[in-house]
Amino acid sequence: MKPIQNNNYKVYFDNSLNTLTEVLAQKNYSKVFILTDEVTGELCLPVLREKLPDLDNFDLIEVPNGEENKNIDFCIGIWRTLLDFEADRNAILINLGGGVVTDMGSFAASTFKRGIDFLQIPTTLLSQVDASVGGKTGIDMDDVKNIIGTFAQPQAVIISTDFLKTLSDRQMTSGFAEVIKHGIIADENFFNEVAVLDNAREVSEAQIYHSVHIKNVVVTEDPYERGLRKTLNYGHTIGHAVESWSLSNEKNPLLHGEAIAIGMICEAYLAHKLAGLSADDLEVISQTFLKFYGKYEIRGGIERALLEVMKNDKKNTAGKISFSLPDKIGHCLFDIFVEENLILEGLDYYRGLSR
Ligand SMILES: NC(=O)c1ccc[n+]([C@@H]2O[C@H](COP(=O)([O-])OP(=O)(O)OC[C@H]3O[C@@H](n4cnc5c(N)ncnc54)[C@H](O)[C@@H]3O)[C@@H](O)[C@H]2O)c1
Ligand SMILES: O=C(O)C(=O)C[C@@H](O)[C@H](O)[C@H](O)COP(=O)(O)O
Ligand SMILES: [Zn+2]
Repeated sequence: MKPIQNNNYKVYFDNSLNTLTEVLAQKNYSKVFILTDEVTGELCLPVLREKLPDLDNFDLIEVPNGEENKNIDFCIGIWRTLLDFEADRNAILINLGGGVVTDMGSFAASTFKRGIDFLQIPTTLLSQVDASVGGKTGIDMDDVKNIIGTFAQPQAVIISTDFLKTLSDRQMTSGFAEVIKHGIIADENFFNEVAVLDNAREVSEAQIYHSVHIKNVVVTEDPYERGLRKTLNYGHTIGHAVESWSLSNEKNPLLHGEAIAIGMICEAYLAHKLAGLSADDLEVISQTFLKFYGKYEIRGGIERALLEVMKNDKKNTAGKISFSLPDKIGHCLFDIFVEENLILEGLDYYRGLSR
C-alpha cells in the first residue's frame, strides 16, 4: 500500500515494520527511546523485536495502561526518564501503543528540551485510524480531556495491522467509532460500506487505509484546527463530557470511542434541529451506533456536570458551546453554537432511543 503523504511526514502501512529501520537511518540519532504501556510492553514490543532483531540499542520507558494515566504525573515520569538516560536534542522517542501512549508520548517529546523527534507506531484500531495522525498531542487534567497539549508532527507513522490480532473486541469496537465518524463527516459511500459490517473485527485493511486517508486530507488542509479540522471533532463536545464523567464516576468507564459514539447520536439530534440533517439520516446514524455500541444509561442528574465540562471545550469562543454538526451523511459543518436547553434535549433524545 502506498504511503499516505502529509505536509510533514508519511503514514506507512508496513506489516514488516522495516520502515522503522529506514526512518531511523535518515538521521544520526544520539539515542532511541521506546515508550510503551504495560500491555503494549508485553504484547507489542516482542512483535517489534521479532520483526526487527537488529533494533537492540534502545532504552525502554513504560507507563501504566489506561486513560486515567494520561496525565501530568506520568508525563513527568517520561520527562524524568529521558533526563536520567541523558536524552539530548538528537534523541528520538518511538511511541508504541494506543492513543494514550501516542498522545502522551508525543506531548512529552514535543516539550522535552523544547522538542525532540518522535515517531508513532500505533497498536490499536483507534490510534491507527485517528490518534497517531495529525499532530494533536496531549494529556488530560482534572475532568477535561486533552486540555494540555501541543500540535507537533511525528517523523513518521508506521501502521502494522498485525498488532490488532491481540486487541480485544471491545477495544476494536471503540476504535471503529472513529472510522464511522470519518464516513459521516466526509464520505457517504464509505459510511455505507462500514455501517453494514456485522462487527468491528470485520473492518478490512483497505478500510483502515481509507479512514486514515480521510483524516489525513483534513489535517493536511488545516493542521491547526482553524476551520475544517473542527469537523473531526463531531461527537466530541458531548462525547468528551460523557467520557470524563464516566472516567471519574464509574468502575468500568466508557472507552473513548464508546463515549463519542454516544456523543455522535446526541449531536446528530442537534444537527437535525440546527444544521439540516434529515430525519432519515438522524435515524440511520442513531441505529448504526446502537447496533455496534448498544445503549448506555446517561444517569439522570448529571446534565449540569456534563455542561460544565462542555464549557471547557477547545472549540468554544466567547463562552458559547460550539459544535461540529453534519448537514447530511458525508458532510459536516462547524462553528455552530448551541443553547444549553437544546443540548439537554440531545441527551434526552438519546435516552429515549430504542432499537
Ligand atoms: N490525538 C488525536 O488526534 C486523537 C484522536 C483520537 C483519540 N485520541 C485519544 O486516544 C486515546 C484512546 O486511544 P486508544 O483507544 O488506543 O486507547 P489506549 O491507548 O488506552 O489503548 C486501549 C487499550 O488497549 C491496549 N492495547 C494497545 N495496543 C494493544 C494491542 N495491540 N493488543 C492488545 N492490547 C493493546 C492498551 O494497553 C490499552 O489498555 C484517548 O485518550 C483519546 O483522547 C487522540
Ligand atoms: O484530530 C482531531 O482534530 C480530532 O478532533 C480527532 C478526535 O477524534 C480526537 O479524539 C482528538 O483527540 C480530539 O481533540 P480535542 O481537541 O477535542 O481534544
Ligand atoms: Zn476521538
